[in-house]
Amino acid sequence: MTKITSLRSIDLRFPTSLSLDGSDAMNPDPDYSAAYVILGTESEGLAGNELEGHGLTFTIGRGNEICCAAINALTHLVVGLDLDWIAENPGRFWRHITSDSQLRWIGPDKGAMHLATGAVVNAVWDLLAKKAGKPVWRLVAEMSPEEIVSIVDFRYLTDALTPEEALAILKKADVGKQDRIATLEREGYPCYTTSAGWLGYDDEKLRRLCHEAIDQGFTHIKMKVGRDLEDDKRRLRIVREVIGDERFMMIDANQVWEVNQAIDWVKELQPYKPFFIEEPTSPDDVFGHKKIREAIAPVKVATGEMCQNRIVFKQMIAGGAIDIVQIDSCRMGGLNEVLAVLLMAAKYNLPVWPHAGGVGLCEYVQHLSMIDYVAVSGTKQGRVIEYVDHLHEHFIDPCVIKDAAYMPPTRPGFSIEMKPQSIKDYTFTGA
Ligand SMILES: C[C@H](O)[C@@H](O)CC(=O)C(=O)O
Ligand SMILES: [Mg+2]
Repeated sequence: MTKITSLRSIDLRFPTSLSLDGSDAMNPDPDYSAAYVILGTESEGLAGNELEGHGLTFTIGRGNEICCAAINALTHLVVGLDLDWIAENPGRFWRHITSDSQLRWIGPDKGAMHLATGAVVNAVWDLLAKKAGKPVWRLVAEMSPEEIVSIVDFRYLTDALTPEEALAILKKADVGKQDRIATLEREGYPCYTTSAGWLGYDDEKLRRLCHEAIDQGFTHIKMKVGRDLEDDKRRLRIVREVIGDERFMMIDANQVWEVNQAIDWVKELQPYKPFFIEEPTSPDDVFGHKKIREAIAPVKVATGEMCQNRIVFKQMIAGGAIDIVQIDSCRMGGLNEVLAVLLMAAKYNLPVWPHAGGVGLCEYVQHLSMIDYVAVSGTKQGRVIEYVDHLHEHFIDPCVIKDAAYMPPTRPGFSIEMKPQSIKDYTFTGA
């Protein structure tokens, strides 16, 4: 028996705004930050060698302390739980942690409480995987279809996806799993880069980074847009000059536009052949996304990094509002809720391209796409994971990119544990 005996949150902030890494039209000066959580455990017969579960949720600086407070508020729901009880029915655990009747009032399923849920739930998955001696992707991907269904809480989803439909999707994908694991180990999972495209970078740096991206084998590059139309045209022209017509360029407006403005702006950028526009408007505006999508085809619409929960995703996916599903690992309530979205995307035949622009997000999302490939959609076709080349040096098990593909993690856990020295150096003191 392994019991969770403690929960500790830590406010970590990295000064990325100094170099404008991560900058976009809505967020010009992000300091990539993590509301970090460590779960302590005690196991029979393991005194002095207890497992720790690590997790984080991502913010861009101010407000990180609010997420830490929200993580602390979950203590009574987590401390005292037995890992076997969680593993027996992970969906029951998820319902338990999201159903505190008083905390729910300041959600439900949204805002700082839900970000905190993501951190804690993923820390529990880190523990489960460490206990099983497997990386999270392999732990979940190798489960039976019935076990995977038990991870999801289907509350508010059954009009679009029932447990029976989910089981059928998983049973179909159960065939050929071992071959896909072997493929993953050989080839990895392809990724695209956003590292060249931050809005704060000047033209010379943009050009140089696009050249470097091509040299590294990237075939997809994402650019930030939306601050100034003439700037966008000039920057996209540079990118097309460097990457040619055969590679993909995607654009991301980070929610700055009105719906009609998004349609007009994207049409102006259409000569540069963007593959998709990401977050053209408010992440809550399902009808707005649908209207944009219908108006700008063949340019596709992508969203999800600020989609607050599976219920909004349900509307985006089942309502025909988006072409590409951009799950985030810790904006929703962690792996359990992400799995619900992977299953809905599979049912409605939409590709999942996870969001990873942040600290630790690349480390997290590689596991999610690998689960999707091996156990849910069964394909990597037409899908790439985002990659940003920042802050990986702080992780004990950083993601490994080879020929523009994420190589599958082999170390037990969720790859999210940070080095003790980094935790010490970047703990925010308020100064
Ligand atoms: C503030 C973040 O860097 C954001 O720009 C990331 C993002 O939108 C993405 O990676 O996509
Ligand atoms: Mg984005």
